[in-house]
Amino acid sequence: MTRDETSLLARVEALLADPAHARHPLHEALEDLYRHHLEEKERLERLISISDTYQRYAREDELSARQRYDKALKRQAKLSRISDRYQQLMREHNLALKQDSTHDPLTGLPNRRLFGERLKQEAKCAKRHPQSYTLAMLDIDHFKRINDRHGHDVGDQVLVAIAHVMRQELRDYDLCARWGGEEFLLLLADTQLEEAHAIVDRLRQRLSEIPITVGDMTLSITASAGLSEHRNGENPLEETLHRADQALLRAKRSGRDRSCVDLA
Ligand SMILES: Nc1nc2c(ncn2[C@@H]2O[C@H](COP(=O)(O)OP(=O)(O)OP(=O)(O)O)[C@@H](O)[C@H]2O)c(=O)[nH]1
Repeated sequence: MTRDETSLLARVEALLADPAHARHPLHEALEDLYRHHLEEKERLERLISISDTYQRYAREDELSARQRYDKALKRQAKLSRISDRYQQLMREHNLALKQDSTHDPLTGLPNRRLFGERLKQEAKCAKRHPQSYTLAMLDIDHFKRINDRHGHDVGDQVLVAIAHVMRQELRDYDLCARWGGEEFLLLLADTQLEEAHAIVDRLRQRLSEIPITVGDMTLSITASAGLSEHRNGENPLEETLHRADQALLRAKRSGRDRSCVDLA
């Protein structure tokens, strides 16, 4: 309320309270006007108060809505990070599972399953571009003696060293799998028997040069191998492999440390 208004109201109140003006013809009308003014003033103050309260709540609501929004954003970002990490873990887990299911844990070489898959691919390719490949079954000679004389751990180390040499010596498009204990199966892609024979003999030579140190002794190993070239229409995992096995048997029977080819 301004000072003018306050003093005007004070003057009116004084006039109305003065008994000398009680019977004045304007007394009643002035009194009505005075009360009406007071009521209007009160109503206006109430409205202002309601409006202030409303604005305060609106500001608070806006603030808390913004805080809720920020909080939700942060939670969303956190969930995205967790989800990304989870997906990354799943990818790593799946890769590890795939690696475990297709590779030998000791040597890291492909296992039978991967070899079988690769042979199927080879068969598909052969339909489009007929080409020859050779299978070679390679077996370490008298491996049991190494285990018996020097222990299983030394045997394991020899297997790991053999796998290392295989990886070094073979071409990228060949495949060497650990087929069993000390048996390895080689797929020599796009290679006929004669060439494969030379490759396998070079590989056997490298294997015999692996220095195996046990205490102050140095041992060496030899290997025998049997080879067969895949024939058109032949089931590789049954017929071709069987012929390679037979050739390996001949290599073992005729004194080991050699390779035999299947010519049947
Ligand atoms: N250290 C080790 N030895 C293994 C593993 N798998 C198989 N062996 C051993 O390999 C040996 C294979 O022995 P045999 O099948 O008699 O063959 P070999 O002594 O190599 O004789 P030939 O093949 O006839 O020359 C066994 O003593 C098995 O215990 C392995 O993962 N680690």
